[in-house]
Amino acid sequence: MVTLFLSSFVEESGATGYGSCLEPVIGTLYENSYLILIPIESGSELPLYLKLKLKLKVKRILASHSQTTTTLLPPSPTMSTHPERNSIGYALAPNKTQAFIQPSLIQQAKKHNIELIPIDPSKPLIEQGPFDCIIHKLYGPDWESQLQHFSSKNPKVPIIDSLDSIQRLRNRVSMIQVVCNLKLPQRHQVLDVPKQYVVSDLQQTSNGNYDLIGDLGFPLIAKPLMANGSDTSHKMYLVFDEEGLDKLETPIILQEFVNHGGVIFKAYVAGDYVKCVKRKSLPDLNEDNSVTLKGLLPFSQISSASVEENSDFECVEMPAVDFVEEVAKAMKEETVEYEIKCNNSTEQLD
Ligand SMILES: Nc1ncnc2c1ncn2[C@@H]1O[C@H](COP(=O)(O)OP(=O)(O)OP(=O)(O)O)[C@@H](O)[C@H]1O
Ligand SMILES: O=P(O)(O)O[C@H]1[C@H](O)[C@@H](O)[C@H](OP(=O)(O)O)[C@@H](OP(=O)(O)O)[C@H]1O
Repeated sequence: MVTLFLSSFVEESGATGYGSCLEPVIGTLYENSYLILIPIESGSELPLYLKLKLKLKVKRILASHSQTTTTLLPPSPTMSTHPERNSIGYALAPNKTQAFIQPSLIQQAKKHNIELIPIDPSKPLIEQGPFDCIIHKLYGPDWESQLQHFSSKNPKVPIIDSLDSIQRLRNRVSMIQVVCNLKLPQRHQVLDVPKQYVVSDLQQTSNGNYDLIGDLGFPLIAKPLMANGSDTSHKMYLVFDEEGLDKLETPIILQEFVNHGGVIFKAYVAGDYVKCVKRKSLPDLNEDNSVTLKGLLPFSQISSASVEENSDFECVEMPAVDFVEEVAKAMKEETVEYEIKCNNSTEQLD
């Protein structure tokens, strides 16, 4: 914390009004730091040692841009009481707009000087705004080229999420690769991914060289290759036998079924903030409970299903917080590394 004796500072700096002379000081201070300003009655004499101490302090602040505290003085008319206003453009499907852009969110954003502006994807993005940031969850070549064009003209405006990150996560093969690439410190918890194959021709799941179904075993899970927000991207099947397999459409991902206690944990990461939640999942399958199941069993967004009261669900322990945080951190690092790689390769192409 730094204390400034105001009248003396004004005298020393030769400025006529403290507002104008303090603005450059405040402007050089970091966010989340404070400046305590204590007004000294004009005409009062400060002991020399205090004047010297004060001069040194002001110099130190200006030099180091260091920590400061709350302004106890009324602000000058030229000093803005509000931080800069930010405009966030959002581009979402109508159902997601309805779900997310609620009055409470708009109010909360306003409190933080953020204005949420709807983007009309049918009009040129470049002509909308200006935006300090864009959040979006739309897909398709037209939208992507709009974003690319906008980015090339506004390289400093963050787009959440970047096309590179989305590209990698909307395909279930590259998505799983992110987890395989994670560099995690050695610990007793295990992080692994299920075995999976992309199948483009169901007649070739077993060709002389490799018996893919034999490797995965029944039951298995069939998932759409793309996870691109479309209605079909969450449409999955439990496959119990060859007959079920024959009914699938390709291309498709076939994945081994891993018993996991009927519960999954989802971790949401925003910057350094990580929130892990417990969700309902498919029940364990074993010879006792799956013996009567045949063919295909479709399911979709099971993790959004409600949980029956008094089920064992409540008793399932959450994973260790430090483990979840480590995974989140490793994912962030992997994502950043990947984006740097993508940017470098684009630069080389340019
Ligand atoms: N290999 C597996 N073994 C057992 N169960 C699985 C496996 N893969 C997925 N599941 C179950 O299927 C659900 C959906 O799978 P996944 O998370 O891959 O799809 P999603 O559509 O991305 O998920 P969400 O429904 O949460 O959006 C999981 O929540 C889990 O219950
Ligand atoms: O609400 P949680 O448990 O986080 O599940 C999410 C799914 O995992 C995402 O796949 C959904 O995104 P898409 O609708 O783009 O697939 C996502 O849709 P959202 O963008 O409407 O939240 C959610 O359904």
